[in-house]
Amino acid sequence: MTAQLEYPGVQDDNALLSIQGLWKVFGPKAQRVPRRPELASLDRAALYSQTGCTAAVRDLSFDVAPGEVFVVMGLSGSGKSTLVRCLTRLIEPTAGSLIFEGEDLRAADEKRLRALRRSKFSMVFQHFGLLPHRKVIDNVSYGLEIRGESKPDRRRRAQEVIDLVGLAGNENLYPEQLSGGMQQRVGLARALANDPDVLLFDEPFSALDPLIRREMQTEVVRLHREVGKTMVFITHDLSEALKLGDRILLMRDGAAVQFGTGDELVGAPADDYVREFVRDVQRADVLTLRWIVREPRPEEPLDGPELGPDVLVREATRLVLESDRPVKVVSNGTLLGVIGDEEILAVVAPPHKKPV
Ligand SMILES: Nc1ncnc2c1ncn2[C@@H]1O[C@H](COP(=O)(O)OP(=O)(O)OP(=O)(O)O)[C@@H](O)[C@H]1O
Repeated sequence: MTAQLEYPGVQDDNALLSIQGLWKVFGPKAQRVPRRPELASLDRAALYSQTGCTAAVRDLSFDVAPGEVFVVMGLSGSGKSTLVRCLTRLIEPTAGSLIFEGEDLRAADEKRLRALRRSKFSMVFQHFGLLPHRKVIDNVSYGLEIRGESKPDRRRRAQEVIDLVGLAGNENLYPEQLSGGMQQRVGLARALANDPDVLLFDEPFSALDPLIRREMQTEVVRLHREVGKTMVFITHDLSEALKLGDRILLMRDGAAVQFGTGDELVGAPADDYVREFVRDVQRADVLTLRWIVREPRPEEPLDGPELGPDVLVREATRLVLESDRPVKVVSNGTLLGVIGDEEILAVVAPPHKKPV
């Protein structure tokens, strides 16, 4: 059995954020590029040489569901930052539609956009963007101050989110007295203080040491579990995308290469580009039994142990290898198939190519 090969970017009517045919083209007479198919279809180099334009975002359509962590991943220059800035019109899209909570964002005037950015969206940046002359608590409550909330309310809310992100005790320090990881916790607390509907992260952990980075990823997973906010998370790091993303959009040269869950990207890469991207992933940590289950052979006993299809291969390895009977994969009482040593070993210990 194979899982769904193509995962549609567009999901359902209950989307929080719905993007259709979004383009951002930089350069002279940018509007003509999405309008004219003979220009829209040119690759990056040809488009630039014929028009002097770069399509940083190319005809993207996808929905973000409420409560989802939607990860946008791609190499440097693939258009991630431009895309996330287009979502709140910090960068003006060249074409396409943006619907947020049923409202047409492209029709919103400046005043409405400012109000939305203040109350509905919060951004967390790579370089923290903290105010150096303000203490932690005042950095965290800054957005609430702009919103005109009273001092006691600001303090209460700021303290709440400071506790939530593990910064208690540091309220009166200045940003320069904190490590990079702690500063980014302040960035997180500031973003959460506003109680936004969507948190937008633009490579927030790229400047951090690997260990601290992993710690912060775990922190985001925990915060998401606790506060359940919708998140759009930009990263160039595949392991970060796999750790955080409910769904992942992989971009290349401004366009979508593949939408999918982590296991779909790893288990059914859409093309050689994606395959190369995911090549070094520990597949057993990402693929579930759903990806390796097979039909039982006629002579095989069907009284082995049972597991569900969403169990990770890594988690099932020991049981399968120790069992003298094939493990049954069962979903809601229905037998989907079986798994034996062969299927497990193909993922856990794939045969290495001989050196030439
Ligand atoms: N203001 C601009 N004018 C012209 N071209 C731009 C502008 N901003 C971005 N670009 C181009 O658009 C493309 C996408 O850039 P973008 O910064 O969105 O990519 P990215 O994936 O976020 O990369 P990085 O991780 O390096 O920031 C790049 O080719 C970039 O050079």
